[in-house]
Amino acid sequence: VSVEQVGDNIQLNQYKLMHPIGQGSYGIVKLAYNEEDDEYYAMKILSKKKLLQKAGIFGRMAPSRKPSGKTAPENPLTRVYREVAILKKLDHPNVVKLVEVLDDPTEDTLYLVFELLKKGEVLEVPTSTPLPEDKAWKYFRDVVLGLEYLHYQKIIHRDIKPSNLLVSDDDRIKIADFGVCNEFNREDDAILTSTSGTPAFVAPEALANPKGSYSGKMADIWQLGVTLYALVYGQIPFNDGNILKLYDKIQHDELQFPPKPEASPLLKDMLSKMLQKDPQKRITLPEVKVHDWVTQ
Ligand SMILES: COc1ccc(C(=O)/C=C\Nc2cc(OC)c(C(=O)O)cc2Cl)cc1
Repeated sequence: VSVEQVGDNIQLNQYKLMHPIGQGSYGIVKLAYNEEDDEYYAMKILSKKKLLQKAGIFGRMAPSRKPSGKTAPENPLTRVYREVAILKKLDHPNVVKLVEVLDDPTEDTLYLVFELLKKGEVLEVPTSTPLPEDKAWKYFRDVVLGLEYLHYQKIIHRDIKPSNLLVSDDDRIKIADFGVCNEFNREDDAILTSTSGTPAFVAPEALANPKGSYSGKMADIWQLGVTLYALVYGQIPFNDGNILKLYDKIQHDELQFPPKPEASPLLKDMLSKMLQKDPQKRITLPEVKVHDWVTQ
């Protein structure tokens, strides 16, 4: 990877890095112009050092079992490289496409080149101007198809939220940021034990008994419910500045619908079934696909 300063822009191989377009706990995403194909891309910039530090705190790895029964935590970078390899294989209209990885083993920075979704995040939350129901319906159907594909590929997203839903210029939604916080497994579902992702979106079962384990797929459905609620009401269903009160509300507060904007009875039914606190009673993705609000 050749890195050079050209004027006030960094040039990475054929990419000219422009202004930042996304920021998060993961790092930063910059607009990148590709001189070879005269196209723009979204360049996600990751620091390997930061990934290593982060893994130390809460990125619990699936421990690689040793014959001695001792579990050695996997090197977080191996995990990132494995996931990048899998992300390169993913190909679905509702999942953001990883185009290229620029990685200089001697450098601390890892560059992930993604297709650019020109309209960016679907909605900034909180907002006083949420999506009209028909718009939320159109986008929700895209997210359901994208998530169905990820689950089929044995990927649990674990961080579904409006800021990870990007809108293309032909007004389709693509799911992003499944690259560094999900679990792979060989069974039919991921049995998770740690929480990761965004606190206000974490499923109640992930908070109940930290030592317990829970279904990754059903936790994704919960987050899908919080996300759809946020798209139509402009706010999340459970919120508190204090993280412990937030977790208590997620686990124990009854779901409430604001009087305004008025949501249809079918939509409220859809939301109630996804935001069912007991994962055993929660609606599954195949059932969401045939729910009357989705199919109307
Ligand atoms: C207003 O115009 C805008 C156009 C595009 C953007 C944008 O793309 C933002 C984030 N992008 C991404 C983030 C990711 O993770 C956090 C991943 C991933 O790791 O999967 C991939 C992408 Cl692309 C923002 C504003």
